[in-house]
Amino acid sequence: MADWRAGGAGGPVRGRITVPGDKSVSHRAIMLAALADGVSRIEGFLEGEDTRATARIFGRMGVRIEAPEAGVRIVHGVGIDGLRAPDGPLDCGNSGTAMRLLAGLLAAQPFACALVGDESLSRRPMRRITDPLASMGARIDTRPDGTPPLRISPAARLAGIDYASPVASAQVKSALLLAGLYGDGETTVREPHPTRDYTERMLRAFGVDVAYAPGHARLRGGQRLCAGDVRVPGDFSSAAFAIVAATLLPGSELLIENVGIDPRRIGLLSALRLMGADIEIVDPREEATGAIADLRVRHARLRGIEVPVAVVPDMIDEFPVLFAAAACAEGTTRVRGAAELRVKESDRIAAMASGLAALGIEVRETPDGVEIVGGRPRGGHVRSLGDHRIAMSFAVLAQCAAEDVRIEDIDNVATSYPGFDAGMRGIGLAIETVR
Ligand SMILES: O=C(O)C1=C[C@@H](OP(=O)(O)O)[C@@H](O)[C@H](O)C1
Ligand SMILES: C=C(OP(=O)(O)O)C(=O)O
Repeated sequence: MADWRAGGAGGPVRGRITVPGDKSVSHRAIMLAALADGVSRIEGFLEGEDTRATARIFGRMGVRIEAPEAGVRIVHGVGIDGLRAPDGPLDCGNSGTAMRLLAGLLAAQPFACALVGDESLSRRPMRRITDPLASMGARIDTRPDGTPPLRISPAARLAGIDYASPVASAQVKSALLLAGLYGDGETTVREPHPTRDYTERMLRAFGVDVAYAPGHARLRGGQRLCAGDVRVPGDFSSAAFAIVAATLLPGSELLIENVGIDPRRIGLLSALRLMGADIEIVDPREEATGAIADLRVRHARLRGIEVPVAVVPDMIDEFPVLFAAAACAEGTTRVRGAAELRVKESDRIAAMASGLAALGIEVRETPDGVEIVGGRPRGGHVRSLGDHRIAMSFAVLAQCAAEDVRIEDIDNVATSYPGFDAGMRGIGLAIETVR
């Protein structure tokens, strides 16, 4: 298990950087290409542990996937009914997206299988998908408290569903739409707040007729997918760390190239701008998976804000790094309506609050959020709890600390951002691996 020693007094951040491919799009690209008729080429694929786990799982179900070079996958689709029974449990590693989307897809197959995950994933709630899937006719067992492993038995036939989800979750919506592809009649998902619509958009790109509008998606079962090529944009959630680093460190000016700027992903930009950040969207352009752009970020002094509750789902993975920004802002930042953070790879409210407190930042946890009084972090020792986004957020915050910060257990950074430390060193941050 490796740690990082990071900061203090890193930066300024200067130059240009590209970030790895989008994790959400990479998972979906493998899944849809595997089910399609024909051969698909994926470019910009995220070479992270999470998305490689998804590719491995389809390999075990008879899908041939070639990797001619890093970031490229050639997927030989087997057609909607072409998956074969795997010879043992399918390991989703650390990935909630893999497990939840696959549960929908595999509930409709004529074979039994099991989905397992690592310690963190084995604590995450699955009833949000198993309950609605059960009302479509799926047969999925969890542990008594609704956590993995998921044991899936073949169902006679799935029925379409009209489901109003109580949680704003793209994973729930996507699991139901993938099951709905195999269902009788129509499947409709309604959300309390619109979430990322990559599944809808990519299904359409693979030839499926899907009707969708923010907060609402509908498709008819029995459609086939036809192969297509996917260009995966840079992951905004990975760009978020460089955005906050360049904002916090005096003298910084950074260009982050080819980042996906889907409106349902970039809530962090609105929050940081309210705090006084200087972030420019340069040369926005349309791709099949959505808009991409370059982002120019210059140093700015931040002030604390009340994060608007409406923006919470649009920045759900960016709260750890927003908390890092808030810790260096002038005044108090308040977050509420973000209880979902407690059921991610770690309890991200508790993980950040305890690390911030260890660095001398005044912080108060609430059930669904946090209050952070900005200041100057001191050096010290923090725990990532094996959560990639917690580790990377403290690596950024450490650059502003008076002395070094040791960040424990950084191995899981490779799930979403392989090469993070080298990339960040390249633009001026001080991070080294220690064992
Ligand atoms: O659909 C997706 O690709 C994701 C949806 C979000 O999860 P929820 O659907 O649980 O909000 C997000 O946190 C996760 O990193 C990726
Ligand atoms: C929550 C995350 O991913 P997942 O749900 O796929 O584990 C994340 O990457 O921050």
